[in-house]
Amino acid sequence: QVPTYEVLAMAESTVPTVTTFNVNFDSFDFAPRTIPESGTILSCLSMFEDLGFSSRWRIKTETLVRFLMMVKKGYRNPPYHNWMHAYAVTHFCYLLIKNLQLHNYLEDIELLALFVSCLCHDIDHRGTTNSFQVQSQSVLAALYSSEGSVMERHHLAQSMCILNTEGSNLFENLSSKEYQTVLDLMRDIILATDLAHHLRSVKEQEDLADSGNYNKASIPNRQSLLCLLMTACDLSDQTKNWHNTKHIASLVYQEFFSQGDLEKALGKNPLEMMDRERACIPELQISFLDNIAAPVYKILVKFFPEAEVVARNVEENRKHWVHIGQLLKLRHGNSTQAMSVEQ
Ligand SMILES: Cc1nc2ccc(C(=O)N[C@]34C[C@H]5C[C@H](C[C@H](C5)C3)C4)cc2n2c(-c3ccccc3Cl)nnc12
Ligand SMILES: [Mg+2]
Ligand SMILES: [Zn+2]
Repeated sequence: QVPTYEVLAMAESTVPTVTTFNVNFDSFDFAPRTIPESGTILSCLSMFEDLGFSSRWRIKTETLVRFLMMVKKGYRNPPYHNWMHAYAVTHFCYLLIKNLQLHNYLEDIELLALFVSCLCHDIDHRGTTNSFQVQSQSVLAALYSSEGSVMERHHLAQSMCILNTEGSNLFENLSSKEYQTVLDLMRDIILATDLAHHLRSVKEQEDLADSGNYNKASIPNRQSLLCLLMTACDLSDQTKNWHNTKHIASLVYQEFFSQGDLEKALGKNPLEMMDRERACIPELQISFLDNIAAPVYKILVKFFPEAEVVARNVEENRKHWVHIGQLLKLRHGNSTQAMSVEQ
């Protein structure tokens, strides 16, 4: 049956407020995946409204609804890289804008570009990595492998198609200069979601945070911060409670192991993290947190001390993985057999 808030919205023909969904909706501790998929489009509508984007950029509600439905439909249904991932990433961006006074660091149009990029950043993902595109000589690799970031270039291309479709162009009322700017920003931001790109840029982001010399007038400073914030959104499932984090790990490794199975079938040797025979999830997750996720939130907190809670949650989740790793060692000796994630 149609959830109450949809009936409510139709009756009042208004967009429900964000707190219609949950009083904690704008708290860093809120887990967006608790919103049912049936309520996510309305929830995105209310976030646009609440952030003042609809009025600031004169976005018609019907255009916004069409855009959101096209984007949601543009996602496939692999275990992890599906619409609910995009929704969770977008919700974290909403939290950043609501809680960190980002307008003191970034231009309004950059906040719009970041938020829309979160919605679109993984569109049409097939649940396989960039290296798998190249290995399997996929159509996407043929199109984009010479420039790298194969999947990210595809996500960008799909997003541009939706924006170029009559009736779903979110930016139809922007000036031509603003229009060009927001598309250029979406390109930089979506390409920045390639973790290999992130690993090449994170040192610069850390130096900028450590220098204390962030300058809103500096375009390179703003670009660096935008890329950090996008990665922080993309990995934000790691900043929620353990139940959420554990569930996400099982989704990510379902994807990874399916790719590993495909690679074996193609006669290739998968990375250990893709190989269900060799992977030890707790170990792999501890190194993912140590080498990739935790540093992102530590740098975020250097820029915005009020975001301290998210970095603490990542540390908390690391402790759970250490505990699970010890349990597995006790129970199964030191065998490196792939283990299901303990409940
Ligand atoms: C929980 C969790 N674990 C994850 C474990 C590992 C990796 C991962 O790509 N590792 C690397 C490790 C080296 C250097 C680069 C390129 C490749 C070789 C592969 C990165 C990602 C993980 N990840 C993501 C995620 C974020 C952005 C894109 C894709 C994904 Cl899957 N979102 N959540 C998770
Ligand atoms: Mg991606
Ligand atoms: Zn993503």
